[in-house]
Amino acid sequence: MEENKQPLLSVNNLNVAVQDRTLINNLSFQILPATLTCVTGENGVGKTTMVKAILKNFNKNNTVKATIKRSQFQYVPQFRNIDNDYPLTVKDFISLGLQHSMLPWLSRKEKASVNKVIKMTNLEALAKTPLGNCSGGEQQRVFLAQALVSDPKLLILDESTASLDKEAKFLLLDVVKQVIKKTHTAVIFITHDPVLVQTYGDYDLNIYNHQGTISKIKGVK
Ligand SMILES: Nc1ncnc2c1ncn2[C@@H]1O[C@H](COP(=O)(O)OP(=O)(O)OP(=O)(O)O)[C@@H](O)[C@H]1O
Repeated sequence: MEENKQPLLSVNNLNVAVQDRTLINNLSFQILPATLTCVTGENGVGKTTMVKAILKNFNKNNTVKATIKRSQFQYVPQFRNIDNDYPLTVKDFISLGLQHSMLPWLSRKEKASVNKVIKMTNLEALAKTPLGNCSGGEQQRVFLAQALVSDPKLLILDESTASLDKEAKFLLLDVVKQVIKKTHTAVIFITHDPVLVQTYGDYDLNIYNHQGTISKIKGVK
């Protein structure tokens, strides 16, 4: 890891278990700003449960130490049930991600944040479209945009590309890389797709046999 950057997140000897079953033993790793860390491993090894354990232990003890506040940490879940009749427009749905809104309407600053994120995620043409009318790939970009509107410093994407075709996967990850470049947000991306890991990842945190090993992706400086 580059020594001149302070980690945003340090995980130290984290043990992950469900009920009486150990999933991961003594996991330690760090996340630097402006990096994309892929979390890989077979179905059921505990990737999602690990992320939940990080959220649960966030700055509560030495196991998960962060230099950011919990509110600067966003999680985009694997599944959301959006049916075809879902009435909110893309823009309204993204606005739900604003954290400090006290009024029933948006302030000028909040409107500017929403518009900035819509631009960053290439959703301008869809802003007034009901979310239920968007394709799966477009909806994933909207979920990403909703998480970004609160200006997170650390973002977790839980298999956001799982149901997308090749083109939509690359489109989404291109947007994620642009966001990282512009905002220096760190991204943890849970994925089963080795091509995406090699194309976009900076680090691979591989979970295997209850152990986690983090390595730099080849070719990344
Ligand atoms: N609340 C729970 N109670 C009991 N078992 C659970 C619970 N949550 C998860 N598990 C089990 O823990 C294991 C790890 O689940 P998890 O979803 O973390 O795996 P994963 O690596 O993210 O899998 P996938 O790649 O398939 O999404 C699975 O066997 C799952 O059934």
